[in-house]
Amino acid sequence: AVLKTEFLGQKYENPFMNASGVHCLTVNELDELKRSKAGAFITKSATTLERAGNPEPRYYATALGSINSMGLPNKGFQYYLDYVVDYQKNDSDGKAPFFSVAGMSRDENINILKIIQRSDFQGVTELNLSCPNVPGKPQVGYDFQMTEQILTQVFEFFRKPLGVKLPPYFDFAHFDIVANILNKFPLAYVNCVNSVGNGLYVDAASESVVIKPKNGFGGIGGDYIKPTALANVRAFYTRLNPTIKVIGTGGIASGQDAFEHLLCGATMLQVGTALYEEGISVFERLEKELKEVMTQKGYKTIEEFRGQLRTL
Ligand SMILES: O=C(O)c1[nH]c(=O)[nH]c(=O)c1Cl
Repeated sequence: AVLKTEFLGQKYENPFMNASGVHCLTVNELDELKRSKAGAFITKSATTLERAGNPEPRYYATALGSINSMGLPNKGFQYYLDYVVDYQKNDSDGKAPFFSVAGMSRDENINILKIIQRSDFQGVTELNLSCPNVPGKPQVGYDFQMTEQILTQVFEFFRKPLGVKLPPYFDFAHFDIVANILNKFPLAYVNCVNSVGNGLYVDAASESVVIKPKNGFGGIGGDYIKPTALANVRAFYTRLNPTIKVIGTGGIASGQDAFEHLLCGATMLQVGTALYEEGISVFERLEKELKEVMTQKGYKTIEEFRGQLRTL
């Protein structure tokens, strides 16, 4: 079995990459991803200026996943723009990291995207519409009008490949409304899903929350959210124009999890909690396990089964 994957005209060895925010804050972490078995990689969502993020502890892992309220810590978008443009100059393998943008306002998003449009960066940009952890900032992805307004403004000037990172939706009416909006735009992809926002993990022994920001509320990732992630991948895969691809994120910790996301229609697969907990070697394990699953089922390539989820 081979995992080779074509995405936005680029050929990758495999569909695996990090989820933005995990193992991608610094040049060192990005270089480790570049040297790893990951097929592709993406930068931490960037704001105009460097941000320290929320007070710690702001991440906690359990047997079933994780809770985080990082608060958009990042080195500022110029740091990441320098990295991706430098990557393009030196490693002309066409596999520059995807560039994640998470402005704190519509104007900030527009300003950053204008600079990216004017820059030498020729790779893929991911507009994060779903950060759940900045106090006082609602997730754009849950404001349907705002989402449509931002995309309308962006596509007046942005001509490079653009994807959007979406929050999870939980209602068929919302799948329909959001898909109808997204189908109006020449999007390269949607990335489903970001963490399930504002969950609460309670430690019964200490009778306490486990992260400091927002009285313990934070985005939930890992095994907890796989059914939600698969539902969003499938819902948008079946609703969007086939020109808009789907990246699957959420609960991928094994080859089987990866297979399930591909079966629902995903093309690239992003790994968050499992990468945070296991480190960079997770990509080697996931590739081995996905190949095993495919071999057991008699599949040679991913194209043979992508999106072919059966119903009863
Ligand atoms: O707190 C964060 O930095 C964060 N955490 C998440 O789980 N998703 C996001 O998009 C962001 Cl931006």
